Amino acid sequence: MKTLKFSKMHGLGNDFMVIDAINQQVEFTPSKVQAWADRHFGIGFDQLLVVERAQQVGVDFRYRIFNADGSEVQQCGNGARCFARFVVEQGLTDKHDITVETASGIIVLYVQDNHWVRVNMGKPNFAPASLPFEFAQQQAKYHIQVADESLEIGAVSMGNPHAVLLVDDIDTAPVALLGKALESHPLFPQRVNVGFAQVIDSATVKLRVYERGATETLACGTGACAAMVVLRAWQLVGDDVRLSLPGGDLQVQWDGGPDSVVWMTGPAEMVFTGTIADD
Ligand SMILES: N[C@@H](CCC[C@H](N)C(=O)O)C(=O)O
Repeated sequence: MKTLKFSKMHGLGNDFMVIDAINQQVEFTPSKVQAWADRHFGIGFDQLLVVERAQQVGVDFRYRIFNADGSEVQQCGNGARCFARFVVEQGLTDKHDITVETASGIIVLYVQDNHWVRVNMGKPNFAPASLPFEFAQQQAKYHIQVADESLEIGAVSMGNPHAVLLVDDIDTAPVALLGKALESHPLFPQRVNVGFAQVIDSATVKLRVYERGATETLACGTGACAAMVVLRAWQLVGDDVRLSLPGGDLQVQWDGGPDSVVWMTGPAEMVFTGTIADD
């Protein structure tokens, strides 16, 4: 029987199965990923992270991301931090500044002494085509009809697509209802992650995210970056914001400049390692 070694990790409760595909031969199919992701019959996770050799010269690694529903996606902020801690702890690198190819480009990760990781998440892209989002013109706010409600949303790509809306009370926000309806709204042909944000003050935001392909998670790193840049563009927050998610806090910085990148800092935790049959 062929077996596969894996690690179970999380970033603020957004949990991952992480596989070293440099030293192991693995093939991925949507049904295999769904079976591993199952919380009753499998390992259970929001996303699968796969560590591979870089394809470009001068880049340290490549990492691929699969949602629990088996779909392969472009970016994952909490996953990026766990990926960085994984490659350091598995001895795959002795660097603490790590470059990695993702499906949406190269990002840079800095592993800090306390196991926190600071990530250069690149520039946000507000062009509707970048999500894609079927609006001809880029706007600060879009009005769309969702589940019999007219909603005002922001839309941005952080490498992956995000819609962001304001709520008065994060605890009673209809995250499951509107998240599900927006995730597969026809204006988002590749579906979308949906962030519900309550602004506490210019440096503090409460956030819940209904993730494409994974339903509501305890935290979403790209979702935190997306919410911060949309709220910064709406002039509701400053350049340095703490985002409080159900699983804990992330710090996100962006100064709003056209060439400015987004910085995200937060923890990455190892839970356990194991082996699973892979026939
Ligand atoms: N949990 C992630 C995002 C994972 C991918 C997302 N669900 C998508 O489909 O784009 C994060 O921390 O950013």
